[in-house]
Amino acid sequence: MSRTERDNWQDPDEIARRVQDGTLTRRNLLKLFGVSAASVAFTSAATGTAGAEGVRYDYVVVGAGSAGCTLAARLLADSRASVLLIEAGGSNDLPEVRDFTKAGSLTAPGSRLIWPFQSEPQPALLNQPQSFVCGKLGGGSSSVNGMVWVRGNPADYDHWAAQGATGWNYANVRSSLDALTGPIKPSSELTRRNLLSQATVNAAVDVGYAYNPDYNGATQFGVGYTQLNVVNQIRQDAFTTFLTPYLTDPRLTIMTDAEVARLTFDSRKAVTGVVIKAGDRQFTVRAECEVVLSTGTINTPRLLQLSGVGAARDLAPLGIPVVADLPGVGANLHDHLISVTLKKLRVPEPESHLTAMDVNVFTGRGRVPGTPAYEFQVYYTRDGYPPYPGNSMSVGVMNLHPTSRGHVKLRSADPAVPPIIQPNFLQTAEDLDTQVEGYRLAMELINSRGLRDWVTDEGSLPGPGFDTREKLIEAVRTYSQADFHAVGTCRMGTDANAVVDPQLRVRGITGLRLASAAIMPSVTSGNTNAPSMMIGDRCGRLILGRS
Ligand SMILES: Cc1cc2nc3c(=O)[nH]c(=O)nc-3n(C[C@H](O)[C@H](O)[C@H](O)COP(=O)(O)OP(=O)(O)OC[C@H]3O[C@@H](n4cnc5c(N)ncnc54)[C@H](O)[C@@H]3O)c2cc1C
Repeated sequence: MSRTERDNWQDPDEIARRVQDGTLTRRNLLKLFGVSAASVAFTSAATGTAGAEGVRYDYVVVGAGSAGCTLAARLLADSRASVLLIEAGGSNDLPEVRDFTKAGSLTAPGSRLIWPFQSEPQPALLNQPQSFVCGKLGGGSSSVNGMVWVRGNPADYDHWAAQGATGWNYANVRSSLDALTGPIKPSSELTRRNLLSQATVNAAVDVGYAYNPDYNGATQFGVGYTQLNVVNQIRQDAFTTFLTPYLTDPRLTIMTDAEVARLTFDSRKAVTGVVIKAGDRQFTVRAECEVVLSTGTINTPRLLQLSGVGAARDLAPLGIPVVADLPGVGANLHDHLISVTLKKLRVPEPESHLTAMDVNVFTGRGRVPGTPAYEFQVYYTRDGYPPYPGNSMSVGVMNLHPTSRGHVKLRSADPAVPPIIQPNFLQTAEDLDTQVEGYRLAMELINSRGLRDWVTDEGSLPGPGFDTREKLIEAVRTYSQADFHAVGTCRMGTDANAVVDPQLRVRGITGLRLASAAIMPSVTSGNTNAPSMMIGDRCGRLILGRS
């Protein structure tokens, strides 16, 4: 590497651009500076290449996922602070993470890139447990997700504020949402290329949905090509997108393969440390200013409960000493349920058809005034996965505003035992009615005239005769899955069951904030990656007093 070439790489924006467009991998970036990954930002705690033990950091952020990465980036950008970012998983600098077409394989059973969480069997879904997997690597779930980019409806955030999340209405969160797109470049360039996608959009317009070229723009309603956070066919995960400019900044230390087992507190309920388990080592690090948990919807209540912060009535029987009796920890779990109708394609799609989630429809009157009731995700499946055959197209429908609420609770005081995840899907009559009505609309679209030349009834799911309410309920119970948009288990608000206040500070504890999908009072109208990234960025601004 010549001196001049190296000088060209002193511009963080240029580095970020080159990593994002795939012309520079992170490993090569570090080589460029003549250093190994372990000696710059990364500390692989498991192999003990370097110790953060004994070193003090201004901020300790636990979890390098969607929110943790935007939070760390905001703290580094807007202050002189030092940040330790602790991640239970390993690096995301992997070809299968970068290649956006490999998303499906990343969450397959046995993958080392996920927390393989499963819910309790769901009585409303033929007693099937549901997948609640989430990413366990740099970038968290943004490194394994489907990359569908949806900001949410402005009315969702106004609704948060109305529920007690003062200062989180759309006017307040907008600057953090806008700040994401700049580094992230959501685009429908790939999805609009495919003839099947074009036929689907036309069919939806024929059915009566207005064409909407940008559901993240002036209005969310209508049918449009799915926007993906993919550039040059490379995933734009939170780690690569937001932290690349800081990888050689000495103020940032990233500790991978390091799971925080619990937090420690003094007698005045101030956080004193973060106990880290890495391989067979266990050690504690401290923050000069604050600790923030960005550990996501399942692991955040779990970690708090393991540390004695949760409902005293649940912790006491497990022998966990109670630090703060916060009954809201782990409550309010909810997720979108996606109900799928499918048809086999008459002719296989050409290899040039690269995308899966091609078309989105937002429609209906949501129970939050101003929001849609439903999101349809229309996707093409080249390879089958039970019970869905390959070479098919599906219309999946989500009720965007479910009313059923569940919980995350410890099964045991042993941190190695997975928690109880009880989402209570379709527990309310309203949720069942809304889902069934959405399913009827999804079937109307997949059976519509505009798709007849593309699909065949042979092998369709559900089969023929599913036209009565009873049969539609049967189909919903059979062909629905959790859609990986779990939120709400450490709800923000001001009432007795809120876990964090609108500044994201854990109530009754000093020096501890939460920033992840766990703090959402209610799920937004769409996929949850962008809203989670927004929460991280806004948390950084709140900490620095710049909101
Ligand atoms: C398979 C899948 C597909 C999805 N598809 C989409 C999509 O297409 N579009 C969309 O918008 N959203 C999608 N989502 C949802 C979206 O990705 C998540 O809502 C969002 O990433 C959540 O961000 P988060 O910061 O709350 O948590 P995460 O991104 O999950 O980050 C949490 C991080 O904390 C780490 N961690 C947890 N516990 C500990 C601990 N004790 N110690 C150290 N580290 C810890 C985890 O390893 C992880 O890296 C999908 C999610 C999944 C799982």
